[in-house]
Amino acid sequence: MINVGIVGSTGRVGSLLIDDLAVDNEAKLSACHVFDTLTKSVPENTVVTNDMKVLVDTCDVVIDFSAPVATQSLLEEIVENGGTKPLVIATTGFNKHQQNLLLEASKKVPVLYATNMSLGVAVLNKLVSLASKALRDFDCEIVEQHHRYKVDSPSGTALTLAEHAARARDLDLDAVRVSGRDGEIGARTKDEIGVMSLRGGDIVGRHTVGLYNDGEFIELHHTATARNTFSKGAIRAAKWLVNQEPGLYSINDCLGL
Ligand SMILES: NC(=O)C1=CN([C@@H]2O[C@H](COP(=O)(O)OP(=O)(O)OC[C@H]3O[C@@H](n4cnc5c(N)ncnc54)[C@H](OP(=O)(O)O)[C@@H]3O)[C@@H](O)[C@H]2O)C=CC1
Ligand SMILES: O=C(O)C1=N[C@H](C(=O)O)C[C@H](O)C1
Repeated sequence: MINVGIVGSTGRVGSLLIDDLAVDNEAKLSACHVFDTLTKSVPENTVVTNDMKVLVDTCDVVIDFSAPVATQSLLEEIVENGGTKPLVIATTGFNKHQQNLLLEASKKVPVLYATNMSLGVAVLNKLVSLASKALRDFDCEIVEQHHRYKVDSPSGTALTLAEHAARARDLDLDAVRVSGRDGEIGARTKDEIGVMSLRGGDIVGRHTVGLYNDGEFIELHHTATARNTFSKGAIRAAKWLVNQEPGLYSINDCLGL
């Protein structure tokens, strides 16, 4: 049995992880990190702690669906305090410092970072690379839609999709990304990649990558209709990651894509 520790255990996805692990045959919950209290019931003997060191010490692998500052303290536990457990990181919205910490942690332990744990989005990333390159003259625009509670924008998934689109055209995403248009800003430039966000209701997650030209366009859509797509994907990733060497892995590595 693989013992899993959760960071973000009181959250929307974290609480689904608890449910999924309760019925899994190969992995079980061993520890939950909380900031305050955990109201959800967990198996007897589960360690519930606000101490990252205790969390890391009482599991075989950590799954993190939390907030950038919380992930930061998890990464610091590995980089600065010698924690040794593999990390599945699903949190989005990191700043440069947090991205660097993730890289540093991956030199010490196996780290799988994926802005989207679904199989569908893993394949969509591939399709976007292919389409963006083959349709080099088409305008690329990405729209993401999420529930009203999402705090980061654009979504991590949309940024990853945009990264694939840009890289396929040898472009630097930071130089060509446009997230928001308002006022008399002029016509669209050839290389720009639009990444726009919509927030409302209970939308689990929808991403559309459009490639538009005169006379034709393609739109590639992915819709997550159930949030446990992400928790189940993360558990699949954790089972794979415990057998890997230190390094930074993507969801595609885990899925063999
Ligand atoms: N890669 C993927 O496939 C997916 C990634 N995500 C990402 O996972 C993250 C969590 O999503 P979701 O479960 O919807 O979010 P929630 O807001 O429901 O949960 C966030 C969790 O993080 C905890 N938390 C950690 N640190 C802090 C802090 N400093 N301040 C406040 N809360 C903190 C919260 O604890 P407390 O309750 O005590 O405040 C809570 O348990 C997001 O970054 C989201 O984008 C989401 C879905 C899929
Ligand atoms: O916050 C969410 O809900 C989600 N976040 C991830 C992201 O930012 O891409 C993945 C998924 O779309 C749901």
